[in-house]
Formats: sequence, structure tokens, C-alpha cells
Amino acid sequence: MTPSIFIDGEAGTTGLQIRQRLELLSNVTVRSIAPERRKDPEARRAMMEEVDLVVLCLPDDAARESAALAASLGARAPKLLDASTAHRVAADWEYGLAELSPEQPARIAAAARVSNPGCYPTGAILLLRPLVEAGLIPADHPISVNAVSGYSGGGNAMIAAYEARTAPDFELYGLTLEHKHVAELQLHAGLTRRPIFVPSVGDFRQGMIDSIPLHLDLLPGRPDPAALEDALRLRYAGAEHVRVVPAEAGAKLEPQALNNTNGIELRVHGNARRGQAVLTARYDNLGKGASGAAVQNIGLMLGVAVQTTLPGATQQAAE
Ligand SMILES: NC(=O)C1=CN([C@@H]2O[C@H](COP(=O)(O)OP(=O)(O)OC[C@H]3O[C@@H](n4cnc5c(N)ncnc54)[C@H](OP(=O)(O)O)[C@@H]3O)[C@@H](O)[C@H]2O)C=CC1
Ligand SMILES: CC(=O)N[C@@H](CCC(=O)OP(=O)(O)O)C(=O)O
Repeated sequence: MTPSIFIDGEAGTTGLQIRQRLELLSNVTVRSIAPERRKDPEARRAMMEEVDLVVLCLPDDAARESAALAASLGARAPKLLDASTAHRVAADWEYGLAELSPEQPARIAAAARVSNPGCYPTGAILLLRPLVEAGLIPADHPISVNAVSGYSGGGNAMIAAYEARTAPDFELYGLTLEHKHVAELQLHAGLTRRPIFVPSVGDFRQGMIDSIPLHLDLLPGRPDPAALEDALRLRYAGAEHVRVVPAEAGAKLEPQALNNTNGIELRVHGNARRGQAVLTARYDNLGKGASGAAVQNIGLMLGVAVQTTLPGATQQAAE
């Protein structure tokens, strides 16, 4: 029998994108409840009892409630994949970033509860963790992450505001330095010092860039940009969805090139003479930043082959 999946919150931005990707597969069945009962705990609990895996695409509090509903089923509880921020630093949930380490795919496959990574932390963690592990960046180094997202990152409410033309063309936010992604970014990048994180959102639907400036003369051994790029290349050799791309001199970077794919491009833009570098990660906030990664995790958790890119997406070398 093909494994079955219930998406709790399937009408939301992330839920819809996961559903679109799962509809391409013949080796899983997606089950739904009547739209008018989507917030009814009894209907959700009954559906949870019948499926192999539940994907939570809900606001954080609703995700916690839904996880508790599933736990109340005891031995009949399905596997859970949570797309919200609620469980990303919880010790009893596995972190669903398959490229976190060579062991992570097997850990995700074996876990009953997996939290899907946040959109912004995905790029920053993939850039920083290998460099911290290689000793090129000390764990307590002061790190700043600047990022820009398409407006779909703010879910249905932000999409409606941009489409009604009532939102600004571009704005910085998170300026209290308390953004919900910082704890996750710090933990999974392996940093002991809390990074500064400055997100921003612009008038385009989807696409994301994280960028991390570095003064190379403050790093141990004063590495040149090529040493950073080599470490990333070594770490992601053979990774299906991560591509380390040489930065071209004078190149510009726009955020939408990988939209609807599950790919991510990492670059080291360096100036050896100035002893400076900027690390960048470019991806789709709804792809590798959310639903693409979720479907990748579903494949691992259910042991089935999946397609993580939407049809019609520009085929990227990263895929
Ligand atoms: N957008 C993005 O780029 C990303 C979002 N996420 C995460 O995914 C989660 C969902 O976000 P997103 O899809 O953007 O949000 P949306 O606002 O687009 O969708 C949320 C969905 O959840 C439903 N919902 C809300 N409360 C309940 C409840 N108590 N019971 C059942 N359903 C409920 C909403 O229904 P209704 O509208 O009727 O209230 C809506 O359909 C969030 O935790 C977010 O952090 C993760 C990665 C990226
Ligand atoms: C533009 C925008 O508002 N983005 C959201 C992040 C997206 C999100 O909530 O998703 P995850 O935590 O699940 O990745 C924010 O900054 O809160």
C-alpha cells in the first residue's frame, strides 16, 4: 500500500506548495479533511490516526497543538514533519536539513518527528557550518547575516498586502534583533555567539538571498577567499541540491533565479587584496526554504522517491 500523508494547513502558502509537489507522485496518497472542518481537533485527530505522516503547515501555536493531538494517539501516532518554527531547536525533534552533515539524511529517515528548517536559516547554516567545522571561522566569531525575501515568506496575510499594493516596495525588519530564526541559525550553524540577523522583504513574490560579510584578517590564519570556497566545495561534493558556484568578478545577484526548484547556490565573493569576503546563498524561500525541503524530508521519512522541483521550473544545474 502506498504511504499516506495529511497536510494540516494545506490551504496556506507552504501547504499548497507541498501539495502541488506531492501531486506529481504516484507513490504517496494525500488525504484531506473537509475545508470547513480544517480547524476541528476531532476531525484532525481522526485523520491523523489513518495516515503514515502528517505535515504541519500552521502558525507556531497551532503546530504545537497539532503535535500534541498526534502525541495523544500514542503508539498509533503518525510521523510528523513540522514546517513551523515551533520545534526547530527542540532536542526531541530532528532538524530536517538533509545537507547539515553526512549523517543527517539517515537521522531524518529514522526520526518520528522532524522540524523543517526556516527559510532564512537554511542558506546561512549551509554557508557557515562547514566553515566553522573546518576551523576557518571560530564558533564565537561575530557574524552578521543580511537577507532579502520575496513577500510570500510572510504567508497569506503578507501576500494579500503586496497584491493589494498596500505594502512598501522594500523594507528592513527584525530590527529589534529578536527575529524568530536567530536561535535556529545559531544552534545549527554551530555558533556560540548570537549572530546579528537583518532580514528584509521586497516587492517580488518569491526568491531569497542570505549574505554574510567577513573581514578575513580577523579569521585564524587569515584565509583567502579561495580557501573558504574550497571548504564549501569539499563539504557539498555530490550533494544533489547544493551547488557551490564560482563568483564572477563584477557579478550581480538577483534572488529569483532558482524559483520553484529545490536548489541552492552558495558563493564566496572575495577580494583577497582587501582581505574581505561576502558569502551568499541564493534559493527559493518557498523551495529549498520551505516546501522543496519538506518534500525532500518526506521522501527520507517514508523511504520513497520524490520530485522536489515544480513542473515548468527552470532546470538549474543545482537540481
Ligand atoms: N511562507 C514561507 O515562506 C514559509 C512559511 N513557513 C512556516 O509554515 C507555517 C505556515 O506558514 P504559511 O504557509 O506561510 O502561512 P499561511 O498564513 O499562508 O497559512 C497558514 C494556514 O494555516 C491555517 N490555520 C491557521 N490556524 C489554524 C488552526 N488552528 N488549525 C488549522 N489550520 C490553521 C490557515 O487557515 P486560515 O487562513 O483559514 O486561518 C492557513 O491555511 C508557518 O509556521 C511558517 O513559519 C515555513 C517556511 C517558509
Ligand atoms: C518575509 C517574511 O515575513 N518572512 C518570515 C519568515 C518566513 C517564515 O515564517 O517561515 P519559516 O520560519 O517557517 O521559515 C518572517 O520573517 O517572519
